[in-house]
Amino acid sequence: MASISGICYPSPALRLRLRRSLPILPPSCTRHLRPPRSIVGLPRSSSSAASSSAVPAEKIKNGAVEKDPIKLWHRYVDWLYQHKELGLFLDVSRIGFTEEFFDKMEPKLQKAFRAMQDLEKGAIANPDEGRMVGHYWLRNPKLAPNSFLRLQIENTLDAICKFADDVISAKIKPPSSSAGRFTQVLSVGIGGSALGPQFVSEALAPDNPPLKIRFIDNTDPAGIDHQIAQLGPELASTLVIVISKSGGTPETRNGLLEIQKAFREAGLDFSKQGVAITQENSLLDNTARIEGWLARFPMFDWVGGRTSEMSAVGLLPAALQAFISFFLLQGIDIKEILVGASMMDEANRTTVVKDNPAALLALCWSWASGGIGSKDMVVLPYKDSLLLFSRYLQQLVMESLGKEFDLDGNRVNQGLTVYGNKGSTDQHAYIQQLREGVHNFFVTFIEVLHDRPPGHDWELEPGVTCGDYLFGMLQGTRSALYANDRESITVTVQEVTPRSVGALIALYERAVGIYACLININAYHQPGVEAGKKAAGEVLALQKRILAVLNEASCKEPIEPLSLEEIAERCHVPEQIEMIYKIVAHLAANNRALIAEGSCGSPRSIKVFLGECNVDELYA
Ligand SMILES: O=P(O)(O)OC[C@H]1O[C@](O)(CO)[C@@H](O)[C@@H]1O
Repeated sequence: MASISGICYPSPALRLRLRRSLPILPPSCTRHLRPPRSIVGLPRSSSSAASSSAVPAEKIKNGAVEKDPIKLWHRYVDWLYQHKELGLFLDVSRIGFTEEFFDKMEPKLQKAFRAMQDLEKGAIANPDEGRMVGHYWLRNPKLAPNSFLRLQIENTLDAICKFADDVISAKIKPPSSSAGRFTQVLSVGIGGSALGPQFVSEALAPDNPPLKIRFIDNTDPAGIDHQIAQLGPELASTLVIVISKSGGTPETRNGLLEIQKAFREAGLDFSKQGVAITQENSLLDNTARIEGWLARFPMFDWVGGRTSEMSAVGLLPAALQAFISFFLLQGIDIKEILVGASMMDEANRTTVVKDNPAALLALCWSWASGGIGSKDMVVLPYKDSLLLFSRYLQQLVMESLGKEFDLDGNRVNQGLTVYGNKGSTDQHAYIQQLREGVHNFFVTFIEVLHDRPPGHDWELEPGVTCGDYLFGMLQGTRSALYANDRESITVTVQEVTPRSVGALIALYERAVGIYACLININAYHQPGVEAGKKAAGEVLALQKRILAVLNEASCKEPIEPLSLEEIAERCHVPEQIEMIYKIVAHLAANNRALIAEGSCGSPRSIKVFLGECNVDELYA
């Protein structure tokens, strides 16, 4: 038996014998218990377990958590939430909220349920923007407040399915590719117009899909070049989907312009391979219509970017990652995503808090972060394919909850910080700090019970598979953190399937909605992002003025190199000298301005001019 670092590797023959003699009980066998409806949400007298497991308030002083293993076990069983049909469990036992806390939150949660009911009925739940919030209708169009909206949703879904089928079956094909069909999808979009499609693709795309998807989600020219270079000659068989709700996001526009340039240089007609997903009559929509792009799909006013995974934004890219093999749909089944989300939404409509998984999450977040975001949410999926879930949740949670003012106009500076990658990988990165360092977080473990497709498993040491290690790492980390008073939630699904992914998205969308009600903020606008966008626009406007000033000085005979002070003075913005320095340094680094004297390390010494004088611009 070989041994490396204390791990034993038995011979294959011995492994086989051991495998036969040591049947492993699937972890799921321990999970068929339906928790008694007890403690809260029902009359106290209905539960005998309640009294034994309720955590006494005096045990929870100053954040100290219950440690008695038997009491913890009862707490686990009493609070375990199970969605039978979805095979989803939620364990909140390692969040130490007390009965008193629950009692205090119950009326607030009931108020939140009423607000969510109103929202689903079409109330203007986003008052700052005067908009309805309708992402729940996308997976259950019958809920839409009128038949016009219902038809819009249903017709769009039909159009998505038809277009995806036609592309996959090569009924729709690229005009000048020898492949005779599309082989690649390039999705251009940012924020909510990228994160959902990226997460779903990473989670669910088949290993070798007939249409491979890649993303441009930034205005980084090197990143864009990298994608185009990787496409190489396959640009001719690339379906480009440009996604932007507003149709005017600069990063997305730049991605589009860059890719259109690549098409021109390759002698290809972009319009025959371009698809737009955007609001009707947006800049992007009008461009696509006027240029006669291959297809256009609508994005609805009442769906926010970060909750748009189940609109055309998420569904079209996902649908293109499916294919038929032996008469069976392989890859991503978008209808299953919708079913999973719809089932989860239904579960989240109950007003019995203990039976409402989204409410339980919101309750835990309130307890763990004091309802003011005092602790961060570390999301740790123990499954590689869910790697991007934490990134997806980062936008969903932080763009929704990170607000300066509440709905009554009080300054509250709310939020809930989300980060994480995956377990057990992060064990070897930052878990050290989580276990022993600054105590400013709670963890959400995402557990997937099925390790591998049946028939593929094997024991890499007696009685233990690779997946058992992953399971052990999760359980070990959960226990080790809890032993040091670090609280955690565990969400468990059987498998990563379109249905469970839909359910996970819906679970967190609703938890965010409920939590936003608890802290009285508008979860559906993002005024803070606008400030950054506006400031970026001002920087670019200043750059244009600097270039004009430099151009004028560089057209003189002899050329007149300018100091930063001189540029600032001629631009009439002396207070902007630092920004002018940064712009000049960036232009110089990209050979668009030349430094005549000094160096960027000593800003006061710099004198700048342009390599070429543009006389036309002088007289423009
Ligand atoms: O889909 P759009 O309009 O291009 O916006 C992209 C993203 O930009 C934001 O407006 C701000 O980051 C997000 O809410 C949105 O998902």
